[in-house]
Amino acid sequence: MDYQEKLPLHVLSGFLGSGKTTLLKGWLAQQNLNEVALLVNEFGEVGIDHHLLNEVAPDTVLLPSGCVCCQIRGELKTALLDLFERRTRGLLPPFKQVILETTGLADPSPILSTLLHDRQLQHHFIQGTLVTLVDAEHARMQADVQPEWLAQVSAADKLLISKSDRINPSQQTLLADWLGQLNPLAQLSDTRTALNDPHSLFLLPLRSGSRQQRFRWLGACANDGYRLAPTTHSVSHPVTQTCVITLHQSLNWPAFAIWLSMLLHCHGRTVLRMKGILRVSDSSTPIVIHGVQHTLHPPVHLHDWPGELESSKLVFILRGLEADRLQQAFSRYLRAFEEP
Ligand SMILES: Nc1nc2c(ncn2[C@@H]2O[C@H](COP(=O)(O)OP(=O)(O)OP(=O)(O)O)[C@@H](O)[C@H]2O)c(=O)[nH]1
Repeated sequence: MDYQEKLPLHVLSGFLGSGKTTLLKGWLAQQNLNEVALLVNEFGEVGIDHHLLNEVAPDTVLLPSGCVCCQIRGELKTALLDLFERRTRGLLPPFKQVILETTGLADPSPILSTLLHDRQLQHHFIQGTLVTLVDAEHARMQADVQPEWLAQVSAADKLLISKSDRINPSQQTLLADWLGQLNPLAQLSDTRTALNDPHSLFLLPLRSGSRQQRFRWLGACANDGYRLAPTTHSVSHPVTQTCVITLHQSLNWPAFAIWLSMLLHCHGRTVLRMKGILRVSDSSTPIVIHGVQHTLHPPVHLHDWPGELESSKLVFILRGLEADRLQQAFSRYLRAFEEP
């Protein structure tokens, strides 16, 4: 196959809750993600992002549960080859690029390593651009305590600041300066700008980026004459637990929202991320909720949801808080505030 025909595989990275799905959904809704195939990788057993993206793009491929940078790299290869084959057989439109949304805990370097060391994949795909989203509100705290955050930021070809509406202009300037020091090679922009033009964001660094930049992506040492070395996995999500709660009865939304706000208020440092799709008593369609550390984002009503949601599902990604303790706290809440 001619080099030009190989498909660029781009990676959209960013810590938990930084806004990756929101950005993808924005692009899909504006229909400006033409000729792009999308792979979504979520951490935790319940694919909530998938529901959100499916609203605007029913063909989105959800990778199996688990993080693409560690346990499911085999599935990434299978999914990529499957995409390519379906494209060749005319079962999918002839997309020209692939964007992989990684989990918020993924270290992106091993993903590229998988790609570049696999003969079958090499035949069809080339390395694209690594874009990392940075949550303006939580960046400082995440940098201090989450090792994956730094891995994602320092590996990026492009850094996109999200949620800049949640900090003031002088904080925005300080954040941009600081990110420039952390990764001087990355181009810096923000999600508001990127929303209107995804294609220029993913322009190929193979042609425009420096050699040094590309090899940094791999985690390879810039001083060893650019010799390719397989990367070791630098981050393995230490002591992270996922807690999934499934509930068949409808929830009393106002009471549950207060309980959840209090939980995040008290345990925001240990609840890295919370997502939920809820069946609530006073609405016929489900509500999607998002929490990122101490912040509970405004709920979203899925107005186009077909039929009734069978059960509510809540996914918590915890670091430093036992899943059992959270389950117990939720059971106490149910006993106190919900009808049996
Ligand atoms: N205020 C504000 N909220 C945002 C922005 N971008 C995303 N959010 C909110 O942040 C929450 C998390 O966004 P997601 O898009 O789900 O984040 P994600 O990176 O896909 O999360 P993970 O899949 O868990 O890693 C949602 O409630 C979004 O509505 C932004 O620019 N401003």
